[in-house]
Amino acid sequence: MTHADTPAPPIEHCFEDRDALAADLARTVTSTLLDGLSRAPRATLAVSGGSTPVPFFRALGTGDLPWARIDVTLADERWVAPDHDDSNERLVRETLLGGDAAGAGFIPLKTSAPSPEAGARECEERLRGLPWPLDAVILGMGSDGHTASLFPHAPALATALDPDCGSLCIPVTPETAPHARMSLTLPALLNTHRLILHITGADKWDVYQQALAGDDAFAMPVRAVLHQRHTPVHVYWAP
Ligand SMILES: O=C1O[C@H](COP(=O)(O)O)[C@@H](O)[C@H](O)[C@H]1O
Repeated sequence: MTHADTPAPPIEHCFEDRDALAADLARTVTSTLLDGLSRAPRATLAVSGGSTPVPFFRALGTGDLPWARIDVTLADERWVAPDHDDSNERLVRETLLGGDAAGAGFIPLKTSAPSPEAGARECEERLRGLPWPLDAVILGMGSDGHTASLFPHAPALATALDPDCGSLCIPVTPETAPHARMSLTLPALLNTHRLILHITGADKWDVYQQALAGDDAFAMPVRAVLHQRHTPVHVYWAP
């Protein structure tokens, strides 16, 4: 790796507690979306699921934004019904979009097809209808080093991490987690004005340090986000 190829280190934002993180991240994303709206009629935000983003979703959803001009989509989705307990769509609708933000557009990554493979074309078309680059992408990270639904050693991973894969989304069947998934690919996740990795807890900080210290993205796919030169990545962490 030459000096010119060396990725910039992630920009770290550390907080005393999760509420302080959620409030600050909500302010940053609000300002990023307003910047987007100063350039274009609509702004787009891609968010992750799981447990980490809930306080952030509640903080952002009560923020002062013209929600009718904002579209929200997902970094990844589990292939379950939209009212299933494990649905990322359900989580976003009940938290982020549960109050003032109910007027936002929502672009789901789950279709009525029986599998992500069967639904991939429709998802791809939905995503191609968005204005790229997206304004902001908020990623989470699992304790196995997955991000979005890019799971360690998943058969689809080589394609998903290929900058030239030509797809915005890809079906993934994790070997180590429940549910088949639809995930944005790495080039789609990086195609944003603001890229944020949101993690909490001492265990996730250790996983993040482990990811920074190595370069095998097939073992820890979050490394593909952390060790790239395309888009600066901001890491938000609280204990
Ligand atoms: O399965 C998933 O896990 C990650 C991390 O979730 P967390 O519960 O540890 O916060 C999440 O970012 C992803 O969107 C989700 O589908």
